[in-house]
Amino acid sequence: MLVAGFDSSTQSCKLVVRDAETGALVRSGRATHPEGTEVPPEAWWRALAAAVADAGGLDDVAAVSIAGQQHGLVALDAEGRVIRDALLWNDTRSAGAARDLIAEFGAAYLAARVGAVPVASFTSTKLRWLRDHEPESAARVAAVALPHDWLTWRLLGYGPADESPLGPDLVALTTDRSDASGTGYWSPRTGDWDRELLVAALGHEVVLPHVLQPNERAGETVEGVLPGVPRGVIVGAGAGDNAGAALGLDAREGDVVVSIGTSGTVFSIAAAPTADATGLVAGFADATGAFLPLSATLNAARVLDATAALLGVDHDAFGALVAEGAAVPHEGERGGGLVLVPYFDGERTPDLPEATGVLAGITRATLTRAGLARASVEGVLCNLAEALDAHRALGVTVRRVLLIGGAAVSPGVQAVVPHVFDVPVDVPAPGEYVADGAARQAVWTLTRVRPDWPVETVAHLDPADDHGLRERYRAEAARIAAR
Ligand SMILES: Nc1ncnc2c1ncn2[C@@H]1O[C@H](COP(=O)(O)OP(=O)(O)O)[C@@H](O)[C@H]1O
Ligand SMILES: O=C(CO)[C@@H](O)[C@H](O)COP(=O)(O)O
Repeated sequence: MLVAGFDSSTQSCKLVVRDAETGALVRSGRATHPEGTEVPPEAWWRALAAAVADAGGLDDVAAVSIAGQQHGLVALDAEGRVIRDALLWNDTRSAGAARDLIAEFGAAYLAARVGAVPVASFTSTKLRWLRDHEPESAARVAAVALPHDWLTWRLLGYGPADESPLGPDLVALTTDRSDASGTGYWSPRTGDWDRELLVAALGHEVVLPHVLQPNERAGETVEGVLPGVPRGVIVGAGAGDNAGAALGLDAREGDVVVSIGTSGTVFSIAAAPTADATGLVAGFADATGAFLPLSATLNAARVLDATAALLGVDHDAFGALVAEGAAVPHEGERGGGLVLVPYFDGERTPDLPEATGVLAGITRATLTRAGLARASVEGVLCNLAEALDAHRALGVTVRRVLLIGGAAVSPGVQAVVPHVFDVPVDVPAPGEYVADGAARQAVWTLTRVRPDWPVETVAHLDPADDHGLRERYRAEAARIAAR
C-alpha cells in the first residue's frame, strides 16, 4: 500500500510517494513556485498538479496529506474565489499592523491568549493590513484559509463553481492544529479559534476552517479533481511545514530541529503550550497533538545564495570556500574577524522588519572571499543559535539539534556548525522531511497507527570552541537592535 505527502513550500512544491509499511521512497515529484512575497494561490495548485505529473500520478496511492508554508493569507469571497494574491509569511508590509495589534492588546496578553506575540508573518496582521489598506477587498472576505487549507479544499474537489466538481462550499474548509496556531487567532491552550481577535484584525466575522486532529480525515477525493488523482483517495488533515518536518523526523522531546531553508527555523517538541511575551519563541501546536515552540528567521539559505552569487560561485564552490575560511583562526585578526549580521530581508526573530544586514570587522586581512563566505554562514547560524537560547530560556530541554533544510547538506555549513551550537548536532540524510511528515500523517489517518519509519543520519557534529564568535555576533546584532 502506498501513501503520498506534499510540501507546498515557499519556493516549490515537493511530493513523495512512500510505502506505508516500510516508509521506503517509491517515487517523487517537484515543481517550482513563483518568486515574490505575494503569489496567486492558483500557482500553487498548478505546481501541485505538475508535481503529481512529475511523480507519474497518484493512481496507486491510498491516502495523501498536504503540508505547506505557514501563515500565508488566502482570502476567499462567498463564491469561493481568491480575492487577491496571497500575502506570504515573508511579506513584511504588515509590520505596522503587528505593532498596532500589540499596542491595542499588549504583547504579554496576546502571548497568554494565543501563544504568540504577532509579527508581520502572522495571518492576523495581514488581515489587519487588508482592512486598513484595501478595505473594499477586506469587506468581500467570506472565508480565510492558509495555503495548505486551500490546497486541501481544492484537492477534495471544492473551489469556484466553474473550476471544481463540488463548488464553493466554504464550510468544507479544514485545517489542523499546527497551521491554525500560526494565524494569531487560534489558541493552542484551548484548541479553539479566538473569534474576538479575528474580528479585531479584519473588522468582521468570516468562515474559518474546521480544525482537525492530527489523524483525522479531511475527506476523500472525487472524480475529475486533477489528472493523475483518482477518486476515493483518503485526504489527511495536513500541517504547517515545520510541524510536518517534526513529524517526518519523528522528533521527540529533547530534540530541537534547526532548518536552513528559505526561512530559518528552530523548533522543539513540548508537552505543554508555551507563551513567550518577548516574542522570540512562538507557542505553536505540532502535528501529533503536542506543542511546537518555534522561532523563525527571514534570513537563511537565501543569504548564502546571495553571498555565493556575489562571489560568482555555485553551492559546491561556496561550501569549499566556507570550509577554507572556517580553518582560519579568529585569534590575531584585529577585531576578531568578519561578522555578518544577516538581516538582508529585514528580520522576524528578532523582530526588526526594517533592519538591513551589516558586515563588521573589515580589515585588509579579513576581507577575503573565504572570509566573507564563512561570515555569511556564521551569521545565519548565530542568528539561529540566539533563537535556540530563547527556547532554553523558556525551559525547553535541548539535548541535540537535528539540522535539516536545503542548506544543511552544505559542507561549508557543516564546517561552521560545531563552532556555533553548544550541543551535538545530527544531520539526517538529505530528504524532504516536510513531505515525509505529510506522508506519515497519511498513513496515520488511514490505519490509525502512527508509522515508525527509520530516519537515517549522515553526520554527527560535536560542539567545538567558538573563538568568541557568538559574543562578537551578539554585540553587532545588539548595535542594530539599538538603532
Ligand atoms: N548545497 C547547498 N548549499 C547551500 N544552499 C543550498 C544547497 N542546496 C540547496 N540550497 C538552498 O536551499 C534553499 C532551499 O531550501 P529548502 O529547504 O528546499 O526550501 P524551502 O524552505 O522552500 O522548503 C535554496 O535557497 C537553495 O539555494
Ligand atoms: O513562517 C514560517 C514559520 O513560522 C516559515 O517556516 C514558513 O512556514 C515557510 O517555510 P519554508 O517555505 O521556508 O520552508
